[in-house]
Amino acid sequence: MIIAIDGPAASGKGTIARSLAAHFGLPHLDTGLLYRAVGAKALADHVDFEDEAALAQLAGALNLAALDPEALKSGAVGEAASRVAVLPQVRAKLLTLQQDFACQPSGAVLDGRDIGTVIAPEAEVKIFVTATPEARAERRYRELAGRGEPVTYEQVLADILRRDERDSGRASAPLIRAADAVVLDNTALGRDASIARALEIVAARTGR
Ligand SMILES: Nc1ncnc2c1ncn2[C@@H]1O[C@H](COP(=O)(O)OP(=O)(O)OP(=O)(O)O)[C@@H](O)[C@H]1O
Ligand SMILES: Nc1ccn([C@@H]2O[C@H](COP(=O)(O)O)[C@@H](O)[C@H]2O)c(=O)n1
Repeated sequence: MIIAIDGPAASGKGTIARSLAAHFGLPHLDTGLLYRAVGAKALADHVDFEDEAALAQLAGALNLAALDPEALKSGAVGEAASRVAVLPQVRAKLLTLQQDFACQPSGAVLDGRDIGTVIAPEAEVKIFVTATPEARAERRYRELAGRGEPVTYEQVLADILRRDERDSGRASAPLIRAADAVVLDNTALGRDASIARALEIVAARTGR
């Protein structure tokens, strides 16, 4: 079984994806980490964000096993990720890796922006997770502030709105709900209720 989970920044995709993966005993890939790793490397190496070929080279050299999620969670890296994610050559370099992960015999859970539309259009279950920008900003603000980042709620909301516009407006694999995805709006749902709703969606689609 392939479960594809897409949605905008800080909607709770990863929280749901990790929980479904544990529940069904499936491997999980947070595909945002791939773009974050490219963005972080570009920042560290002072690569010009207009230099698509150089950024694609970084994407091609990515080692999935060496990713350190904790080191990639900052707001600055998230912003860099969304800038490199606009570039078709970068996306092309990361395509096979994600498709191979989705197609392993065990099945898999992937979360990102284009899983149900581009990476695994054949997925049995597609969930589009969303919440208002204000609810998402509040969640991300708490997360970043909890990690000691000196941010304000207003800055995080502005970042979320900019990311939404860039991710949805780009020409290459934009953030968009797949026609056969079920929308899960968790604005008014806590973590547990959001996960419970996702489990209901899987059950309705697959009987599992
Ligand atoms: N339903 C919920 N209610 C409140 N907080 C939530 C809910 N779901 C997740 N969170 C919290 O919101 C933050 C963002 O969640 P998560 O990382 O799962 O989102 P995401 O969509 O994967 O984010 P991104 O892909 O942009 O990094 C986390 O701190 C998480 O604990
Ligand atoms: N399938 C994906 C996943 C992510 N992106 C881009 O990466 C940025 C960071 O992702 P997070 O999920 O960690 O917030 C995101 O803003 C997207 O621009 C993508 O394009 N496709």
